[in-house]
Amino acid sequence: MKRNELGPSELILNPDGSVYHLHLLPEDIAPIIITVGDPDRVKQVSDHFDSIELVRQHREFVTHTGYFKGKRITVISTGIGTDNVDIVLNELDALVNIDLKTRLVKEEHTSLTFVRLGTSGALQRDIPLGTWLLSESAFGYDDLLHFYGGLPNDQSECELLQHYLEGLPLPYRAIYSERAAAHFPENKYKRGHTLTMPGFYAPQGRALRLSNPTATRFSRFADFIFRDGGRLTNLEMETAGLYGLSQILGHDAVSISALLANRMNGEFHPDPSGVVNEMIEDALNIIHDWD
Ligand SMILES: O=P(O)(O)O[C@H]1O[C@H](CO)[C@@H](O)[C@H]1O
Ligand SMILES: O=c1cc[nH]c(=O)[nH]1
Repeated sequence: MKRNELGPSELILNPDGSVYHLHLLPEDIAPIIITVGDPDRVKQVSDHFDSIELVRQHREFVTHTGYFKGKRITVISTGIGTDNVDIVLNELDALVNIDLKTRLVKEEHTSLTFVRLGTSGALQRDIPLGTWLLSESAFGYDDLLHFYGGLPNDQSECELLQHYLEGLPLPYRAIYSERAAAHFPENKYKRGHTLTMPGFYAPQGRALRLSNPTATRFSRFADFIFRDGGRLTNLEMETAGLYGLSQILGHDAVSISALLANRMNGEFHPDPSGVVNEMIEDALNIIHDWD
């Protein structure tokens, strides 16, 4: 084994040379990649394509690559949670930045652009259901980036949050790509700051049969004001991992969520599929128009 060569338990490849979980080869993906949580949403996106050249599925990772009005785009499902985002981001990065034959990291870095089209719950009473929310930053309560470290942006707001919500772990904060976000107009894509949580129930303040010791403190998230006056706007389960890994791997990422629930008003959108579909169509046209 050559020096710097990634060994077989580090970079795991399938017998056809594809990456371990995604079952993809370098030629299977486009430089612009839409990520969605729900595997069924991949088809909801690619139904808008003129043609599809690749369909692949392994576990919850469904990938379609095709052309939207002549532009080559990949759409992939991550499944739920940042543990899955860890797999998707590392394996997609390996496809472009590691020579899978020599098992060496390439000298020239290739940057991918990720656009997450997800769903989320609003954390402020005045944010209407159906809003398309673009996250400028995300606070990760999921721990993933603590295993990597190296986030270049200021983490001091995280210490304030931990102090403010005693008993909860220290989150990390990851940020969007301004370059990618600039294509999405602010009058349609409301800007906000997202909480990425390691669960849907207690971690998002919900209690069904299990009591949730943090539920009473949960609305304190909504009252938290950043030093620059910003507020936390919404809750979901992937954005901080996507942003954090994109930042440290050198990719551009922007995460957009259709707000289906309002956790403060106790409402849920009557037509979740309709609002997601409108967001998909609009975002595809925006992605098509950028260089
Ligand atoms: O609709 P997706 O993209 O899956 O996103 C949201 O929905 C799931 C929970 O229902 C979580 O994955 C959350 O982040
Ligand atoms: O409340 C919600 C709605 C969608 N996705 C989430 O993670 N939370």
